[in-house]
Amino acid sequence: MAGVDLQVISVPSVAGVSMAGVDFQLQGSSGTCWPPESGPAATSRWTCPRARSGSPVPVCNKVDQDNSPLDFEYIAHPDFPAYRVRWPVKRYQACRCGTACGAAGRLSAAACKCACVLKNGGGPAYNADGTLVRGRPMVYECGALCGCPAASCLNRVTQRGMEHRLEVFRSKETEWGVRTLDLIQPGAFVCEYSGDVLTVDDGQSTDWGNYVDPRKFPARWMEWGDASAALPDKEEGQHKFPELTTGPGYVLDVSRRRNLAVYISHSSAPNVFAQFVIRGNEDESYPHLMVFAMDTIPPMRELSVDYGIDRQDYPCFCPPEHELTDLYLHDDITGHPVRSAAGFFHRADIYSAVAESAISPYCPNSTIFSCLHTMESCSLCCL
Ligand SMILES: C[S@@+](CC[C@H](N)C(=O)[O-])C[C@H]1O[C@@H](n2cnc3c(N)ncnc32)[C@H](O)[C@@H]1O
Repeated sequence: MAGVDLQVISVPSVAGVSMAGVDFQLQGSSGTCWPPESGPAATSRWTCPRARSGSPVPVCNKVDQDNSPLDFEYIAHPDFPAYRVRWPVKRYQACRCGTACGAAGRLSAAACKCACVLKNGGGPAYNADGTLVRGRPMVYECGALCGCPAASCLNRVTQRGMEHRLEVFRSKETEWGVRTLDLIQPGAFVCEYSGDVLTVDDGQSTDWGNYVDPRKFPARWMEWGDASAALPDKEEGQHKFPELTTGPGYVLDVSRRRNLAVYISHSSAPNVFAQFVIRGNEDESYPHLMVFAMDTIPPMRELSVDYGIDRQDYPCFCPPEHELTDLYLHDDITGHPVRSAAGFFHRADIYSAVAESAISPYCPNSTIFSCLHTMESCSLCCL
């Protein structure tokens, strides 16, 4: 608990979900925990300080007295071992551009001949706005030893840190979960998994209790940005990514130090996916385990990732097929678009949709969970 600041925050009423009106009413002394108050207008939140400068991550419990996330030291980024920089071979794989490296649709990879961008194969990893163009076995960003200016390099998206405000919240179904307070666009970088790095051998198994094992995440990155089904004759569908020479050789021990990512729930129809990222000359057996959005995620929606587990592993709250159908029928009746046909709701979303039924900050004629359009773009409920 050392170093934890308690902040009692007035939570805006449901209409203020944009969070613009968050008002710090009182800051408690370090190490103190206050029980949550009931009611929508005033709720206690504990804040874990982030290791780097930046906003603290709020921890919100409106359900019970548990405050266990505060028992863990917050570590925003894993410390990979120093020997991950292999001299001299890996060093020459870093980029030697003198200028900003390319992003799709802007300064092309060919124009700057960036070694890191070229390693991605099939074009730059990111658009100029930082969106991941498509999932890959590995995304190669520029890194510390690269010659390009870090401030303007477009190939360092995850190094700029979390852009969206996320909240660890107490869920009635899965104990603790993570939800976003901001709209997250598909392909956006969300957060990094962090904990203490333990080097492991191939085949050494771990469970989810105390370890996050990067090897266990299924390759859901394949689903992101692959237009081959729609464009079977195009280059897109024929693209082959460079083979990885090695898989991840580590797990994250989260028994003592962790960050918010460990609280992301499992779903077989997730809205975020795990993507390995290497920076410059880093050792490929220690890729960063990054989380990107694979869907539009509205404010107050819970994040869910595919753990790569069987449903039998624990009582799972993913919706059975008939609930999926019911939900779509309901939305067909209201006429509001919900999500792409490929996705469906996590059951926890349904509960929080009820609990948090709020007016959408985007489409004022609708609720957050039924329409993501702006008044200008919505052709249904904002007519
Ligand atoms: C990595 S932890 C996630 C954080 C956890 N919810 C907590 O409160 O610490 C994984 C555990 O969360 C719970 N969990 C995650 N997703 C779930 C789901 N869809 N249904 C049921 N339990 C889930 C299970 O207990 C699982 O063992």
